Amino acid sequence: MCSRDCCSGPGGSAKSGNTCTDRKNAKAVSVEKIIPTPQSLLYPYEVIQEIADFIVKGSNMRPKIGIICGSGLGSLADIIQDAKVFEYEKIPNFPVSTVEGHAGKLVVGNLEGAVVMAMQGRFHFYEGYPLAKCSMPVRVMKLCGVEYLFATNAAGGINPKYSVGDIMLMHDHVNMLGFAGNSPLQGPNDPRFGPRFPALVNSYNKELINKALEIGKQMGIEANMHVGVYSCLGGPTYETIAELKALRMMGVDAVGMSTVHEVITARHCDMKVFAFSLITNKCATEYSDKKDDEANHDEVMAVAKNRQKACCELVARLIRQIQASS
Ligand SMILES: O=P(O)(O)O[C@H]1O[C@H](CO)[C@@H](O)[C@H]1O
Ligand SMILES: Nc1nc2[nH]cnc2c(=O)[nH]1
Repeated sequence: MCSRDCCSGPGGSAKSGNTCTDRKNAKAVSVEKIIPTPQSLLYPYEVIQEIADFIVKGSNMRPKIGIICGSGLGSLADIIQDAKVFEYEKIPNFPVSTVEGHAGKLVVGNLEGAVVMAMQGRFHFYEGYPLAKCSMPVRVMKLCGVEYLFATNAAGGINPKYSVGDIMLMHDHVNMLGFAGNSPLQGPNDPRFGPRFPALVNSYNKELINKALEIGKQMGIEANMHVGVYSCLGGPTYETIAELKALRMMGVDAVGMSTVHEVITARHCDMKVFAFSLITNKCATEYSDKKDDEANHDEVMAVAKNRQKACCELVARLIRQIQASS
């Protein structure tokens, strides 16, 4: 490949495989073509509205609670009754799920007296989707009428007190992709969704965390329940030991590759957020740790499958309480 300036950069010919001669003969590339679209413009308000209308009309229901099922936690949507199921492929302008353990279905129906919409399959940055596309369904939820976002994920436990199968209620996050300058809100702000500079302190609803802790006691799983800090990395690689040590020093208890941008998008449009991580693996944080401490997705899914009953019960009971108090 040519190393001269004419062939490098976003407008150069490296991507198309053209040679320098091709470049000389090529038509001038217009400025619009080489400026990337800011993330926030990928899904304008009107497009989100169209998707929301499609779901509300197609289901004849107006959901109040949105659920995002983490890896292997798709069964959270299986407990929904009178369900109307939309395959992602059939929803206009919707991305498709490409990860094992994410079925690619949107389920609308009743759960514990509330109308809910659940994503059986979320979108991750490492699949190649920009963050605004990963979290676009949260805005669809908002325009469908959703007031509460329940986001769940499978995560690696960094806090040495955590065991595989524990549930960590998220009370804060460290946004590593944000540290690197990436945000689902990057680009012009549409005030119909929310403010230019949203505050994120108290993003995770304290009342819901306390209710969930109480439910944990009633279920007899309080010893396996924690309140902690989650961090999202870009993936798809799992972390190195040095990265895990650094995250631990920053106060991170569990690590994954999702959720944070969904929570940012939900808080931007003023939704109440409840989120938890199922600890599917213990992260090796010392070089002396055994080789079989390495994370792998099969293990992540197997643990999620084992613990799905407890996760479903937690979600169902919390929704019952929300309904009872509204
Ligand atoms: O966050 P969820 O979607 O639960 O999935 C987690 O599990 C996968 C890795 O095993 C990654 O996608 C990570 O983010
Ligand atoms: N980044 C990351 N994501 C996960 N998802 C499930 N386990 C893990 C993990 O250990 N690290």
